[in-house]
Amino acid sequence: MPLPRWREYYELTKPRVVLLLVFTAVIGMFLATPGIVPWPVLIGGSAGIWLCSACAAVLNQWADREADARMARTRRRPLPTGTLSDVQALGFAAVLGITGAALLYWLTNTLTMWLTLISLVGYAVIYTLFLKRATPQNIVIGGAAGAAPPLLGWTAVTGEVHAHALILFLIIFAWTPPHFWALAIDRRDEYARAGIPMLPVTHGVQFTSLQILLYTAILFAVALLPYVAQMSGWLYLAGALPLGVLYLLWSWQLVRKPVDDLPRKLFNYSIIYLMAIFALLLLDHYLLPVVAV
Ligand code: HEM
Ligand SMILES: CC(C)=CCC/C(C)=C/CC/C(C)=C/COP(=O)(O)OP(=O)(O)O
Repeated sequence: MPLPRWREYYELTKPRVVLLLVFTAVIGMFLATPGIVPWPVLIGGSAGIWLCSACAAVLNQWADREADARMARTRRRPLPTGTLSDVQALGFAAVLGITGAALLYWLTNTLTMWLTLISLVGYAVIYTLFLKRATPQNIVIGGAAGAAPPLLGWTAVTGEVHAHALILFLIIFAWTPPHFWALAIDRRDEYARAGIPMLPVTHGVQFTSLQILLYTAILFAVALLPYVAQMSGWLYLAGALPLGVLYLLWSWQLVRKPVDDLPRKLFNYSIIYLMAIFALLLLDHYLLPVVAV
C-alpha cells in the first residue's frame, strides 16, 4: 500500500528525531527563565527550530539518496524509492528553511536565527556531505549540530548565550556518540556495504564498545553539571544518578559480553535516557521551588 503524498513529505523530515530535538529546545526555553516563556517566543521559537531541523533532515536525505538506497534500514525512504523527485525534495526543503528562519527572525531574535542556520548547515552540509564519508569521528564532530537545540531555545528567550545553556549543549554532545555507535554496531554490515566509514566498520566492534563506555562515563559526569552549577536541585540529581548508572552498566556489559540484541537495546535506552534527563530538568525547574517553600 503506497503512503499518501503528505506522509512521504513528512517521512522526509525524520519526524521522530526532530520531535526529540524540539522537545530539548522547548525545555531550553523554560529553563532560561524563572517565569513563563512569552507565547510568541514559545510558538515562534519551537516552530522555527522545528522547520529548520526538518529542512536539514530533508537536505540530508537528498544528499544521501544513493547511499540510503544501499541500506535495508533506509532504502524505503521516499527518494531512494523514487516516490518523490529531487526537485520536490529540494523545493520542500527551501519552503521549510525559509519559513523557519523567517519565524525565528520575527518572533525571537537574530542571534537565534543565525545559530539555527549554522546548525542547519553543520548537519546538512558539513556532517552529511563531508564528515560522514571522511572520518569515523564524523558523528563526534557532527554531533554539535544536534546538540544545539536547547541552546537555541535558551537564546530565543534571553537573546544571549549563558553558561547553563552550554551545559545543556554538552549533555547532548556527550550523549551522541553512545547513541549512534550502538546503532552503528547493530548495522555495521550495511554501513560497510554502503562504503561509509562508521567506527565499527573501520575499528571493529570491541573498540567501538570501549568508546561507547568512555563517552557514557563522560556523559555521566557532564549530566551532573546542572546540579554542580546549581542550575538544578536534588530532584534532578535523584533521577540523573540512576539513569546514568544504568547507562554505564549496560555499556560495561557491551564491552564484557556483547550479546546479539544488546546494541539495539542500548540504542533504544539512549533515547529514553535523553528524554528522561530533559524531563527531569524541567520538573526540577518548576517543582523544586514549590517544594522548598
Ligand atoms: C550526529 C548526530 C546523530 C546521529 C549520527 C544519529 C543517528 C541516528 C540514526 C542513524 C537513527 C536511525 C535509527 C533507525 O532508523 O533505525 C537515529 C534515530 C534517532 N535519533 Fe539520532 N542521531 C544523532 C543525533 C540525534 C539527536 C541530537 C537526537 C535528539 C536530541 C536524536 C534522536 C533520535 C531519535 C528520537 C531516534 C529514533 C527515531 C525513530 O524511532 O525513527 N539523534 N539516530
Ligand atoms: C537546525 C538544527 C538544529 C539541525 C539539526 C539537525 C538534525 C536533524 C540532527 C539530527 C541528527 C541525525 C538524525 C543524524 C543522523 O544522520 P545520518 O545521515 O547519519 O542517519 P541516516 O542514515 O538515518 O540518514
